[in-house]
Amino acid sequence: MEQINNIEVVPCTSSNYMKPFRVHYSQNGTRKSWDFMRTHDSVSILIFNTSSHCFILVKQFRPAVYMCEWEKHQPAPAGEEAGGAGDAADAAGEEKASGAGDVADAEKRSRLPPPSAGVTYELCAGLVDKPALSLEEIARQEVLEECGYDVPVAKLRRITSYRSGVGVTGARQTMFYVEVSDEDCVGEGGGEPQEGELIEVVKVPLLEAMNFAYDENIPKTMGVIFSFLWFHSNMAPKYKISTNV
Ligand SMILES: Nc1ncnc2c1ncn2[C@@H]1O[C@H](COP(=O)(O)OP(=O)(O)O[C@H]2O[C@H](CO)[C@@H](O)[C@H](O)[C@H]2O)[C@@H](O)[C@H]1O
Ligand SMILES: [Mg+2]
Repeated sequence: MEQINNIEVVPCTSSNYMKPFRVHYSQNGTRKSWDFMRTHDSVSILIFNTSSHCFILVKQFRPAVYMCEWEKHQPAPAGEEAGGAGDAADAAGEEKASGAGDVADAEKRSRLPPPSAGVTYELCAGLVDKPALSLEEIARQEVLEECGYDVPVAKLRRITSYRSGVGVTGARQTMFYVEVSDEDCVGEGGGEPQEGELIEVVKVPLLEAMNFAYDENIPKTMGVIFSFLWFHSNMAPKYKISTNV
């Protein structure tokens, strides 16, 4: 599906997506500190297609996930920190001709995990980075851009909101549910190419959803698992689904 190479890891000195800080504070008289990251809040949407009785998910390459696997593939030379930027440059060098020959090239390539190691199944989701729009409006846009379904804002039902990462970011994610039909499908989705998004739309049949949720060989977010369970306790009766959850 993907081809990933030329990896280069550099320090992140400024970003539109996150800013690291350290806060010093006193808790019950004890002086403490904590490192945290400012990031955007987000929305995610559980989409159920009532024509085909399938959930509509997205599948995409996530660099942060890939890099966790990549670090595991790197040798840890004595005295050097494993997974440092130097190793990244080495791995990235695979396309430059290496005088040392094919053996060295092959060894470097073998240090790269397969691209599939960074691909995850997720709910359709997006960052809350447009102050003029409501959460529902942002969710509606993501459903259209990523999955190709045009639905009115009024059809979005808020499920709940929660903190998506309490250790480092503390950002809030708000989850919605929307029912779509094949008639609402106006495009292929796939994300905004200008933003570099490369998203595959995936259908998970309702009857396979619980096996999908608990299959650890299928890399996925917590949002997928939680929302499938939510559907089973709140929506399944409406669709007369008997489940063995
Ligand atoms: N760290 C980063 N570095 C570089 N470019 C970046 C970036 N983060 C976003 N971008 C850019 O911004 C675009 C916007 O993406 P979305 O608004 O769809 O959010 P995303 O789905 O990545 O995160 C949503 O889905 C994931 C998975 O559920 C949640 O973790 C998250 O909170 C939620 O907003 C990306 O395609 C990319 O171009
Ligand atoms: Mg997204």
